[in-house]
Amino acid sequence: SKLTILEFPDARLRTEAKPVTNVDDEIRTIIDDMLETMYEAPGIGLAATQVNIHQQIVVIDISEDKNEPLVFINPKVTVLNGDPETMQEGCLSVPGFYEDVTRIAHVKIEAVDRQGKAFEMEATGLLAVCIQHELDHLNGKLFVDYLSPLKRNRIKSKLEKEHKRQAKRA
Ligand SMILES: O=C(O)C[C@@H](Cc1ccccc1)C(=O)SCC(=O)c1ccccc1
Ligand SMILES: [Zn+2]
Repeated sequence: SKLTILEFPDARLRTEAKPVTNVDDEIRTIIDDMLETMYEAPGIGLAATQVNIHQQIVVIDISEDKNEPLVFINPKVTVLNGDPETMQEGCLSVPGFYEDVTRIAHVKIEAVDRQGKAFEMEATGLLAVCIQHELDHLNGKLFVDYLSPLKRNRIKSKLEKEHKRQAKRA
């Protein structure tokens, strides 16, 4: 089922996610719900933190046809090549705002898959950027944290106003 995505500046987005201890059917249901929510948004990634589930689970699909889902449980990233890469990022928890963020260009990710099997992969380009963006979510960090306080506060005020408007109409 479709899950509700928390929006900045909701304090619950700042929660540190805990490792998954047992990859069971409950975790696989969460993964399926996260994928459904991500495709519907639409987005190319989603971290469990964003749907108020504070476990280390990330889903990503950067494919054109939306048919290549990647699942990372208890992910760890290591730097393969420290070259910085700047890319315009968006965030389903900061709807309507797109800003340049600089991240590491080439990373290795070690994780557990939906069957509970450990695996690792290398990533560059959009996948590397998305993985770092999602892992930030698991650590309670948002891409707006990389912006100037002025820009971050402008985004915060605009979203708070929007949330108040929506609360009134509800
Ligand atoms: O908030 C999230 O984690 C999802 C976010 C992932 C992301 C996008 C771009 C750079 C880094 C991380 C999004 O998917 S925002 C929406 C978006 O970028 C997009 C939506 C539809 C098609 C393609 C991109
Ligand atoms: Zn995001």
